Amino acid sequence: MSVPLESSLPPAIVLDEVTRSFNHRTIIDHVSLTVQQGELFGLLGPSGSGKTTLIKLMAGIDRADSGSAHMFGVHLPKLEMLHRFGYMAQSDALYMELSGRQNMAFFGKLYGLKRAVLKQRIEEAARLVNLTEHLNKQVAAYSGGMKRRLSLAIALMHQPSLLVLDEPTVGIDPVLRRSIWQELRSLAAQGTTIIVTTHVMDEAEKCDRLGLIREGRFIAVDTPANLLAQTGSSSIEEAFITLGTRMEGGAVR
Ligand SMILES: Nc1ncnc2c1ncn2[C@@H]1O[C@H](COP(=O)(O)OP(=O)(O)OP(=O)(O)O)[C@@H](O)[C@H]1O
Repeated sequence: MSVPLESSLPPAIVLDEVTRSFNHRTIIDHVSLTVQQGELFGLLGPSGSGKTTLIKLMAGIDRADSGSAHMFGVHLPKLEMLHRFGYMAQSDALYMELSGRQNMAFFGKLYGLKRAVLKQRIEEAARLVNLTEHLNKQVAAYSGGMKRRLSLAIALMHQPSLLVLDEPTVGIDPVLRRSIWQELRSLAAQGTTIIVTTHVMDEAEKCDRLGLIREGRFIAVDTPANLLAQTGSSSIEEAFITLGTRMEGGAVR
């Protein structure tokens, strides 16, 4: 995607030939990608293909072995950028002995939210994920889906410019899932950049662009509509399989 000429905004994320290995195994293999501000970008790929590893590199939570990563024009990793994004990990990082509200207050203070704003943001974010009536319960008593919703509320509450969400809707029922996606779309419309990993095909179709990842490389990066058109597919799942088969000769960089 090219930057519009009139835009002076740096892209939210630029990865340039990023590579990451663990135990001599290449997990992310020379990946380049630009995500513009306000984009809702989805990462789709089989289990173990490198989605989590890649979004950690985008957020600067992990460091590439080679290549470079920039967030809003700043070379990563950089501690100051922690305030610019909200990260929701695949496993919930919550304090079980505290209530939902206390967890939110803890992380809100960490993000530097002042008391009056903090209270308001806790209410707003809790409402968004439908947790208002459970906020005073201890998190240990939450279901898996409630913990996911609390993690999402925490990632959202400081209204970051960039949201990085690793499978945010796992364990969340379809009705709430739909309303969370409506909210993500509306945040993107207001300028928030959102990067999300998913296994759910109807969620993938709601993204502005999708990166289809296999074995640490993109096999395609395009809008859902273009991916369908390019492959003559009726679903993203089918497009993924077709592109995967075509890829055998070489990956898209
Ligand atoms: N810190 C680490 N040390 C060693 N291996 C790792 C580490 N992090 C990831 N890996 C390996 O990298 C590969 C990709 O993992 P990653 O979590 O990025 O995949 P994923 O696409 O997010 O999978 P899933 O959809 O199952 O969450 C896996 O084989 C995993 O075991």
